[in-house]
Amino acid sequence: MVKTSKMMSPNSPKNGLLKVCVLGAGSWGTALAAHLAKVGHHVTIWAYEAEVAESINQDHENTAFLPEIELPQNLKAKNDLGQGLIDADMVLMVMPSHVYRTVLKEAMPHLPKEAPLVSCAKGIEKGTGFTMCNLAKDLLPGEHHEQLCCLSGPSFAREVAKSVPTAVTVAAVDQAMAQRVQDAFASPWLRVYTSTDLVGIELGGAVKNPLAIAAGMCTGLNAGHNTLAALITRGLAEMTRLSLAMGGRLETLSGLAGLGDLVLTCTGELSRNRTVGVRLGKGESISQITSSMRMVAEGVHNTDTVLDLAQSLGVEMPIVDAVHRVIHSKITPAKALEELMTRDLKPEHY
Ligand SMILES: NC(=O)c1ccc[n+]([C@@H]2O[C@H](COP(=O)([O-])OP(=O)(O)OC[C@H]3O[C@@H](n4cnc5c(N)ncnc54)[C@H](O)[C@@H]3O)[C@@H](O)[C@H]2O)c1
Ligand SMILES: O=P(O)(O)OC[C@H](O)CO
Repeated sequence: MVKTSKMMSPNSPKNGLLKVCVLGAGSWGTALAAHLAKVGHHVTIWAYEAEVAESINQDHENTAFLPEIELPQNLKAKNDLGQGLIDADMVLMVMPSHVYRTVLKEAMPHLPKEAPLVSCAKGIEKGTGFTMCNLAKDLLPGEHHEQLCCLSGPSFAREVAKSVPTAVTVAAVDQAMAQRVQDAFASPWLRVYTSTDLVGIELGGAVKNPLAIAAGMCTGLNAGHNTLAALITRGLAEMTRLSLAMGGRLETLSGLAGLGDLVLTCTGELSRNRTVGVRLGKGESISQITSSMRMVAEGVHNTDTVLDLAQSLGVEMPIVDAVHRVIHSKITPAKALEELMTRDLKPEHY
């Protein structure tokens, strides 16, 4: 049973309790909002769907996106985007990448100055190739740019909502800004590290999505543990190549937001992306799969956006390319695996 009382600890917020606004009441926004409310912050969550706001306020449950988790009584939901943002000390942006720009544009006039603006989504924008923080930089006036942070790492929403011990990383160009977010989130069940490699942290979270689909396909095809270990390792090499080309740091990708999230989503049954891959591997079509899901598997769209970005930078990503061709029904999962196994032989490097 999830405890809903305020819990203070040696790791409780050093800078006091904050007024927090969470944009997006999908499973991740709801889990993060519940976590912050349990820590003791005053949290308002904005839900796109009126019935989701109602379900959180009346039943203390998000039946649409995080069912069967009791939410803290002090978590308040709104369906009006401006309301929760007024005077917020910290804003979380937890919209899926395909609606991120639209929602942020609507929120823009209400955004607080100086408060951390924490991006928690994992994707690349279609058409621009922007990470979510670069999208925000493109949209928001310069005065907001130093407020931008990214929180990422191996973190299934359902487990965070159940206070399962979890570790994540928060990145900002300014270390002090990242530390403010670290202090606000830290608890005995959520350990938060900081980083100043914003692009590396964002790239890890975005690229693991198509790789988790690939891992799921291997499982759906009944390939073995050897195959999965090879996929994770060579997937990490692809992720590292792209991140370095974007200016990310090598060590970031062996951390929580790189290898950590890759291992979680390539092996964990709670991963939506991996589930899409398993079903593809078992022979279902992508339209059959997506039409049966209300939640978003970012990899379905982000396979194309990650590949476009890689191609624009001249970075080779054979696994992501194979997933792209399966999603677009150009090859079968079995053929994709065969092609990856019979590529030109070469030395091992990233
Ligand atoms: N769920 C997780 O475990 C988890 C963990 C870490 C990061 N993330 C990332 O968080 C982001 C949000 O994903 P999620 O899992 O919370 O979402 P979700 O799949 O649980 O829910 C979909 C969300 O999209 C919103 N939505 C749908 N259409 C919309 C529209 N037209 N305008 C505005 N909002 C709309 C819904 O209201 C809902 O909040 C993604 O980038 C995801 O990769 C998710
Ligand atoms: O369910 P997935 O595949 O979107 O993964 C959720 C989180 O990103 C895991 O860290």
